[in-house]
Amino acid sequence: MRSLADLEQQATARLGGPAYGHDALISCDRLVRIFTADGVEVQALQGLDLLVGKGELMALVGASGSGKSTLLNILAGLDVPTAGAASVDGYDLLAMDAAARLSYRRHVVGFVWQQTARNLLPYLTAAQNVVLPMQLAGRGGRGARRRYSARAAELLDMVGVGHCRDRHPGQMSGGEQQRAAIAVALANSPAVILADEPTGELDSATGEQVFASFRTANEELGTTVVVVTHDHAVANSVRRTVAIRDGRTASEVVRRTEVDEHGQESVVAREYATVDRAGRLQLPRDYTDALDIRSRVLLELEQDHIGVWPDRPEE
Ligand SMILES: Nc1ncnc2c1ncn2[C@@H]1O[C@H](COP(=O)(O)OP(=O)(O)OP(=O)(O)O)[C@@H](O)[C@H]1O
Repeated sequence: MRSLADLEQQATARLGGPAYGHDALISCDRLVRIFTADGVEVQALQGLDLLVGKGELMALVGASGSGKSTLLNILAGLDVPTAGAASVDGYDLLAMDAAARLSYRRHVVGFVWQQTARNLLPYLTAAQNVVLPMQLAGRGGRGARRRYSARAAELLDMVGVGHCRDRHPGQMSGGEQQRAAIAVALANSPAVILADEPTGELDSATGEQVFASFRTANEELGTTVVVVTHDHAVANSVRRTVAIRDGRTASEVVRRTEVDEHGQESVVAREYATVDRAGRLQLPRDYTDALDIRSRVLLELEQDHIGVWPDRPEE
């Protein structure tokens, strides 16, 4: 059994280890975003830490106003944090100049928004919508047109809407439009796709089909996918769901498939509380309510766990 001295030694040794997030595709370190509107400050992100591995398909959930869209806009390169550090695929999101930001948005990230109309240009066909980002990225050269249109057809087929190739968005259902939007987001082979409530305007069956297209992109192309969602079906079908509360990551659910001795597969979900870089931990509200925990708790370091007790007056 390890002694407390051993544990302390281990903790000290860790201080000299690799930097936080060194092997993550997305790394947010104590991210802060403060908005000022009419002289009033809103702290949308209050020291948020998040790491996302290359090739992950994960969901972000949280109450309205908890900071999910603010985070996604920062990761999309559309907004800049007030403080902290954030990087995606080696790009430092606080230090990019205008040219780097444009290149980042064209080549590193793809987005899918909730409003179907925001994702596609109405006067272009689905295939033309997919070709557009490739043209804008401007690699061009001989045979580019044929190459672009072949890639557009391939991507539309992959997400299951090859039949909509020559249709305008107005001639497609909401689900078909969102799937075409995924093909548009994939056009320049981004490292990551960010999606803000992509199934929010769809019924549940259509939402499932759209989510299946994200999964296909993730599995077939290895694209990392981060989806902000209120949709329980989506949140429950990914390996990792991170919950944001009051501008910080609060907890996460990790799911893995287990096979029993009869070969029967089942998904086991475990919920973890996040410990941030400053050592802060948010206790779930139902736990603090159940034990009437208010301003402080008693802590005790044991060999393999930390005891947390409500602060009761001494008898
Ligand atoms: N441009 C802005 N100016 C001022 N305040 C803002 C701005 N954008 C967001 N906020 C505020 O920041 C906080 C976080 O907002 P955000 O949109 O990130 O939350 P959310 O978790 O995405 O919510 P929802 O699920 O409703 O979309 C909210 O209090 C919001 O009012």
